[in-house]
Amino acid sequence: MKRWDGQEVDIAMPEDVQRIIHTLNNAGYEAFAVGGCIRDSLMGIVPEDWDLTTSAPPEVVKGLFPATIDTGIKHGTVTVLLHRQQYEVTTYRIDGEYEQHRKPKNVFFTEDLVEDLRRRDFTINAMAYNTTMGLVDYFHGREDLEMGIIRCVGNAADRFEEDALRMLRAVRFSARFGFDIDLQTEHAIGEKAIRMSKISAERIYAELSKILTSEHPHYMEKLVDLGLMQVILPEFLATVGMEQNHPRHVHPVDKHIYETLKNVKNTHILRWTMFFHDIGKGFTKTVDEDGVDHFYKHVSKSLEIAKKAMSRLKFDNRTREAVLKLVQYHDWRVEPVPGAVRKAVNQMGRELFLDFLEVQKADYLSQNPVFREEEERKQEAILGVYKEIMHRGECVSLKDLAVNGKDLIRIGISKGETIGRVLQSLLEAVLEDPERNRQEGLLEMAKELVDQEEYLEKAK
Ligand SMILES: Nc1ccn([C@@H]2O[C@H](COP(=O)(O)OP(=O)(O)OP(=O)(O)O)[C@@H](O)[C@H]2O)c(=O)n1
Repeated sequence: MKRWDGQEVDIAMPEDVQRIIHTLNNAGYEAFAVGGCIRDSLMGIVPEDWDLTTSAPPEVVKGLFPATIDTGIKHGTVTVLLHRQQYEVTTYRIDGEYEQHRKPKNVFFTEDLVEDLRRRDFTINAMAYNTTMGLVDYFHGREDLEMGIIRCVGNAADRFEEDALRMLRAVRFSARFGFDIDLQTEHAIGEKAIRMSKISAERIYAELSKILTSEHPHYMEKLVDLGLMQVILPEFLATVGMEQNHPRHVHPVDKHIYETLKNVKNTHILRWTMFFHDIGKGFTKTVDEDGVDHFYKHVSKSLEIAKKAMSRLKFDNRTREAVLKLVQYHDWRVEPVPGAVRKAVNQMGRELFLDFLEVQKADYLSQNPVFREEEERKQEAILGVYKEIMHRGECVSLKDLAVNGKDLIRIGISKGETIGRVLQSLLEAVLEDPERNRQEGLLEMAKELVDQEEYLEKAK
């Protein structure tokens, strides 16, 4: 007996989705909401989008709705537009042979819903629902949802052979919901991990970002355990088990990174920063004549390694620039005094300063968990100072300085390079003492600086 007879569930389908299903039913075809929207609904999460699956061929779908887009006609997908929303309607299909472990070369349409569900990646993603038939759960997805298990539909190795990205998707869903991965599925990942090398950088970056910004970002560890990290980000392996040998550092580097991921707020930039911040931390060990170990810290190569990894994974520029800056300055401890805070805001830029504080806190707390209250008080104090600086509109960048390049040219400083240097010195003086941010005084100071430079130049 098919499991889908009469499984009653409480799924709140939007009216437009019901309307699409009714329209297809009235034309004599089956139609269901399917995949992620059903999984999310059963977990009590409001789905971001609703996908539909139908026995109607794509041309019929196009003929039944006034506004459609040919999203992937070859694969049977038509997007239906209703009330400014888009709904992907895909004809029941069986996937043909796969190309490069990611896309079926061709697909065959079928009239059997179960065949369509069979081609999907995980049991929790292979459920369909409509109000007349109830839940169609041929592969026991609901049980797996209840038990918290990511399990492939059918033979896991075949599913990963079809689309290798599914191995990262397994970790992504596990990180999103805090689920375990079924043993056979894990085993198949171990076997097929090398296939990830065929997957495009963009797809890998998107999945990794989803893992990092999930509820369980430290599940990145599973990528190491399953042999996926070795293929997609081998640089990270150097951190695994790397002892920090300092009383303040309570974890090896990889564990420290996972801790900081848990400690930091959930944004794309912050999570990537923590992932990279110590990726190049290394230590050399020497043993003295008494047999005592000594550890010397290397100059950290995190920045260099992060740069390379990001260009390989094709990070967008905005994320790349922000993350690199935060990685570069993550060890800089700022004191809650105005001069220090103004300097830090200047260095990080207004847009990154709050992120910079978050990074500092997460990093420090992972190394010194017992000082939580003290650190939180310190961060509060820095934030207080920062707010006052902003409230008073004090100068924190060249843009806010009471003089600019043109003013310096007017008083006879003409060399571009000198102008840049003088402006920077004036800014440093103003960051120390905002009272000095007045045009007259700064121009005086500029003249003095140039005179001094010329004097030193002559004396050479
Ligand atoms: N490599 C993939 C990608 C998708 N699917 C199937 O297509 C559905 C829709 O895929 P997608 O929109 O990528 O994911 P969702 O499951 O909807 O999850 P989310 O939108 O949260 O990423 C999935 O549920 C799954 O049934 C699959 O079998 N194999």
